[in-house]
Amino acid sequence: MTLPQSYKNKYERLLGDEATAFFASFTHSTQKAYRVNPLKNQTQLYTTPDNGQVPYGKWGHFGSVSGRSVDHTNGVVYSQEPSAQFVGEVVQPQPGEKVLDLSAAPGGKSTHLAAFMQQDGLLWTNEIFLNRAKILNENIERMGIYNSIVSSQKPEELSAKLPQFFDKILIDAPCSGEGMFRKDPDAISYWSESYPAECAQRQRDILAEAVKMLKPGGELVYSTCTFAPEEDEQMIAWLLSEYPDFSVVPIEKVNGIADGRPEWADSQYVSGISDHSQTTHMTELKGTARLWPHLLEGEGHFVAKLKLSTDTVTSDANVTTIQSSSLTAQQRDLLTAFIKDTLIDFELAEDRLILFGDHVYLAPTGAPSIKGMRILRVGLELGSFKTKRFEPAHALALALAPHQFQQYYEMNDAQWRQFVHGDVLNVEGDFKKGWVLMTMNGNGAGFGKYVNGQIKNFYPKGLRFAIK
Ligand SMILES: C[S@@+](CC[C@H](N)C(=O)[O-])C[C@H]1O[C@@H](n2cnc3c(N)ncnc32)[C@H](O)[C@@H]1O
Repeated sequence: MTLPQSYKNKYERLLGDEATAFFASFTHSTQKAYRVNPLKNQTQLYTTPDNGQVPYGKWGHFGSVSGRSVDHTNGVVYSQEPSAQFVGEVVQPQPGEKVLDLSAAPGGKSTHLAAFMQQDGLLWTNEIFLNRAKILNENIERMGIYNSIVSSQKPEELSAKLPQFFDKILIDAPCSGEGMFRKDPDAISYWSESYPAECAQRQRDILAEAVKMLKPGGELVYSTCTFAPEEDEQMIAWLLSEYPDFSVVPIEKVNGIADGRPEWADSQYVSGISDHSQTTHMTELKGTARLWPHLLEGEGHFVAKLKLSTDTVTSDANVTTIQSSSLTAQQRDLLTAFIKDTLIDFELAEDRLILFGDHVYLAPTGAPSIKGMRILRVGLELGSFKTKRFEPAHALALALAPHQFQQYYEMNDAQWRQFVHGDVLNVEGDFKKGWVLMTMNGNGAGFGKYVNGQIKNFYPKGLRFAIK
């Protein structure tokens, strides 16, 4: 990999003796890792190798995930490089909180935050670009998360609707991606000396909207996957000067994670115009965290945690709660019959039922109004109303454990391959005609419908694949 000369000059100047080890790390191979999803009924891995624990957090393991494996398709694992796993650990949302992941696709951090929340509270996960938001939405579904609203909005559109609404906000900012050069060498082609400053302008715009959505006393976590001081320490210094009601919450450092560099908050020093930094006194910036590939097993990241004072002066923040939809009598009958015939211990909260066309969702508790927003998911998709029948959603199967459904069928390996390929399964057993939760390795994998010794396949057409 060839690094641009101006890039090398910059980090030689900033890192001094450490630069040799830093540049050498670009020649080392990347470490693949994943998180195990505690929201699933059964978290024993089927085939994914476990090459040891990632040193921070309880769910991270080294090893490579196959996108066509049982563990991946069942949402038992999420492939995420080790350093990126530290970000969710810093946010650590609690069950019951209202949490926003503002720039969330493809969903690595959101699915991690959901693991902490244990399906309790509201996880609002947003991605500005619709095509990327669709991937985020699929990942939320695959992981069986049902306390999440997935949207595709610009930050300013969200802040206009949700002032001072969230307890915690994560901004995993679009950045110059220097920390990903090793993993994705193509990213180098986007880099120029001025690129970090361009990214910083966009980051300030995003942060300015994010702060409007935080409750007094709330926490904001800002992260990037770049080493560029312009997007890291300088961004936090800017935030603190622009919004004095914020203070840095020091991040506890473990296993090679380094302090932030107060002196890098000085743009003149960073760009080489001045030999001495004017910002060495900003010692609170040491409380931010830098993950360097020459100091730990993982790619480059920067993380900062900030708290908004409880005394902050607030304007009127009037966010109305979501309005449930009125189902027709036929829809109500079909849904009630489905629940009674198939689900075990499931209480239908009618005040949280939301219709999108023929699709019915169960909104998370505490969800705000979503009127006028581009929403891809609001909580748990229960299913859709067809002419005179109800068809359960794939999302419901992925959120269910075998003991929560009247009829389930645990597939063997060959049957699972047939199932994800979309084939009809011939089965033996004492089944009633109707819906069957198809399970694999103890988790819901999709729905089937039993008729005369056969299970008709409802694995979504767009997700089907063949394994040779
Ligand atoms: C670093 S990535 C997020 C990765 C994600 N958090 C994860 O862990 O999977 C940054 C995201 O910000 C989005 N983005 C780009 N421009 C944006 C903007 N102006 N406002 C908000 N988000 C933006 C990108 O599309 C991208 O998905």
